[in-house]
Amino acid sequence: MEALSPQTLFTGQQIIWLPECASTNAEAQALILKNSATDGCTVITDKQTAGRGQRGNGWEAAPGENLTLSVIWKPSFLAATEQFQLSQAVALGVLDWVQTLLGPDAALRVKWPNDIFYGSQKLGGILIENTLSGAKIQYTIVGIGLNVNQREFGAPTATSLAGLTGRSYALPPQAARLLECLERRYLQLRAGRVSQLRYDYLQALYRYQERHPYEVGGQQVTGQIVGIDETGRLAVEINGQLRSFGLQEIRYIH
Ligand SMILES: O=C(O)CCCC[C@@H]1SC[C@@H]2NC(=O)N[C@@H]21
Repeated sequence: MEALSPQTLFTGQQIIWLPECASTNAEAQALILKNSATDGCTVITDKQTAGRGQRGNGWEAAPGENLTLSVIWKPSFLAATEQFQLSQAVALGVLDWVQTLLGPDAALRVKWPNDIFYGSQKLGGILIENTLSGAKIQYTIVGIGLNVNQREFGAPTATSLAGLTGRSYALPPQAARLLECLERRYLQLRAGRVSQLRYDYLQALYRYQERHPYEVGGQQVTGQIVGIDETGRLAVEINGQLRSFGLQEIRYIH
């Protein structure tokens, strides 16, 4: 795979900052449909009225307090079967950025497939939506919601950077830093450094090699995450048996 020089970073990438929209992922999708999406083009908003989350859930965030954005990439070098490599790169890019604010020893983890956790509290979520062209990925929309300055949450399982540090953060410079961190990991992926990304992802994986309760097929089981396969399925050892799960097939029990 080609090696990329730093000049290939998306410097000067198009950033569209909207006061309000339904969903930045939906806005990104509209740009793609109009053929106006450049590689690295980013939509950011202060307020989403119909934010989308994983598993068909919604995504809510206090207006003007958090980072809510979608980056469009054109990863035509990836086969459709390699979509999980994007998940890994994106989660690590977000983690790299959070680490610049909380320090390298902060208890940051990626909860499979790509929730950003501090301890057992969620700091942010990622929703990646891909458009395929035959067996290749044509466009990817990387939707990221990060709790930055919001202090109040409906559940104790969520937190924010401000909640953790007691500081508040100006959003535009943080958005720029986050995009840089994402680009760095994306370039790593483009340069074919897949094993490094995989290694870093497993190092950061929440509850990796620990025994915890999960819900599988409506039953509570105790299992130990032992790995992730090439397609991103979670490998869990349950009662001495190795089993593999997709996103809809297993739930974490807190
Ligand atoms: O944890 C999740 O369920 C994923 C949440 C992803 C939310 C982000 S906010 C920006 C982008 N636009 C959306 O509609 N969703 C993603």
